[in-house]
Amino acid sequence: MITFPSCKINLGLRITEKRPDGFHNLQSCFYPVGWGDILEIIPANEFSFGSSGLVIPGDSQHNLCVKAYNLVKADFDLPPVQMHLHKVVPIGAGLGGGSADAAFVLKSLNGQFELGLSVSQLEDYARMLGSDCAFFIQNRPLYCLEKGDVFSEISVDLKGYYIVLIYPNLVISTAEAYARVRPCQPETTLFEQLQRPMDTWRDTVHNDFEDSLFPKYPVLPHIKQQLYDAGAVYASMSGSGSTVYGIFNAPIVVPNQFSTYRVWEGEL
Ligand SMILES: C[C@@](CO)(OP(=O)(O)O)[C@H](O)COP(=O)(O)OP(=O)(O)OC[C@H]1O[C@@H](n2ccc(N)nc2=O)[C@H](O)[C@@H]1O
Ligand SMILES: Nc1ncnc2c1ncn2[C@@H]1O[C@H](COP(=O)(O)OP(=O)(O)O)[C@@H](O)[C@H]1O
Repeated sequence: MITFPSCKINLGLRITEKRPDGFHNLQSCFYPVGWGDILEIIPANEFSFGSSGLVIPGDSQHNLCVKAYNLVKADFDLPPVQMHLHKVVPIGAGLGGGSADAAFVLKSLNGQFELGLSVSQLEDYARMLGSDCAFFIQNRPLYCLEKGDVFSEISVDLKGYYIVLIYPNLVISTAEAYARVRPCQPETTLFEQLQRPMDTWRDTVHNDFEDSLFPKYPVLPHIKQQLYDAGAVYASMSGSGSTVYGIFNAPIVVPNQFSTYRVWEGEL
């Protein structure tokens, strides 16, 4: 079976408090974007995992795809499979690409081997693999709370808008990004801010990671400004970076100054 694990952007990201378990509670809207990897899983005589495309740091036993398979195998009599991942989405980019791969492995195994797992059971497995992994089980716009793995409905529909993602070849560790943040409770919830028209978001919808990462990596605010200069209705860093995105009313000619970066553009 072949599937196409995609990625997400964060429409706003407020980090509200540090939890006793060391993680942080947050408010964010995760929104799916079509930039994706290619994942093939087929039955085989023995288990194997291979990858092509972008090089994934670490050995394959630590790949989230393998972890997802092993997690399910601990509870079900799964046959061996041959798994191949063609990696396209940049790594450590704030796009949740690795989490998407893991979630799609769970969904693919559930479908192929008729495990009968419900959406909520799949989300429980995904939560064990990473904070933003559970989102990719439903893979639709959701308002995310707590560690980013508790969901509620939000009516944000960006159909008809165009998005440009700029990855400036800069790997930012999620753990390091969280360690630099000072959590605080916002006066107005992100939920309320996102209900207002998109042309208000520039002044209201904020990614808290920008406060500590923009001074350290000046390329990031520079890209954000260039996206606004190119006509973006809203621009922001995604997650813990380093991808910066702009949302536009219509397709644009991506400015030349981004030619050394990895760029993806498409319809939302
Ligand atoms: C920041 C966000 C925002 O959407 O996305 P990315 O930028 O990574 O895509 C997510 O919270 C990333 O989720 P994910 O990448 O799954 O993180 P995990 O593997 O669970 O955790 C990596 C590390 O980040 C920190 N962490 C993560 C999530 C959270 N709510 N609080 C935290 O403090 C912890 O130090 C943890 O050890
Ligand atoms: N299949 C995978 N794809 C990407 N990264 C993976 C994968 N499996 C494990 N990882 C590890 O996860 C981390 C980055 O995860 P990723 O989801 O790409 O970043 P981010 O959460 O910033 O978008 C890296 O340390 C990487 O080695």
